[in-house]
Amino acid sequence: MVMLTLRGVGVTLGRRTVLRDIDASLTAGMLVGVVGPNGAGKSTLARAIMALVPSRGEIALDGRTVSTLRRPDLARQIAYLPQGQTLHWPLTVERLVGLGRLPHLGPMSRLGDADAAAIETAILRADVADLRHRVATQLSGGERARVMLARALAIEAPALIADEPLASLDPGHQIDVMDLLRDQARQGALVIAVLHDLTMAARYCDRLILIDEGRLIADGSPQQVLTPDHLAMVYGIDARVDMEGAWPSIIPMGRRHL
Ligand SMILES: Nc1ncnc2c1ncn2[C@@H]1O[C@H](COP(=O)(O)OP(=O)(O)OP(=O)(O)O)[C@@H](O)[C@H]1O
Repeated sequence: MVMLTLRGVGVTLGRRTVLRDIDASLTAGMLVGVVGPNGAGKSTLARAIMALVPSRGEIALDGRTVSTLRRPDLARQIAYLPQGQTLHWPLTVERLVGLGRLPHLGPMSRLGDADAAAIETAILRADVADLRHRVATQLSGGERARVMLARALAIEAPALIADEPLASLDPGHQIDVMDLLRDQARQGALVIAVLHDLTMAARYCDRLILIDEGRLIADGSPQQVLTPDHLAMVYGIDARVDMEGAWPSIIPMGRRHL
């Protein structure tokens, strides 16, 4: 059971302090949404967890500081789906998804039966079976996003960080992807998703972390985090929060003029 602990995490990029004093304890089985306005520091947090940017404080996975892990070890533990990846090589979808198995392979070893099974499962779960023989560089934005998700799933890591996995997806595929992320969590993974769609975040996530200007503003259930006061404070909007059963729907009403 994977556990990710952040204690007093800060990141400075160039001269800018982009994250400061972030504390959180995230455990297996949770779908955690990271929300907040553009430039808040959400992607930087994801990159800090993946030890892709230097950070202060402590980021530990099962008690081991992430920056001390060998990169393939970290890559096997946390599948990372970065925001808006560009593809450079004209690989088929199947081969691209297969790259997700690289952290499991030794320097000279080839894909085995277990790898083939993981690739097939990932292709089916991300609903890209009909694209498997297509050249990945020729896909639409939404198709590519699902293929990249399949590659992340093929890693079969106990944790997944997806940075804006809904970007460029139509409403049907947005629901499919959120269902899939929630299933991953229900099957025991820790899933962290950076999201801009607050209603989707509220509907699917067990817990939300709201970040603004690099600071953690709120951490709790969607009902605790997505309050009109928080939305006014961080997004500068007046928003209605309607409850449909247990789920809040967030309806932005307009800019708040202070
Ligand atoms: N290399 C860098 N040098 C200086 N500042 C940077 C660098 N990279 C990012 N930043 C700044 O850090 C801040 C946080 O960026 P980040 O990408 O984490 O935001 P975000 O919350 O993911 O935003 P968005 O929702 O727009 O994707 C932004 O103000 C950004 O301009």
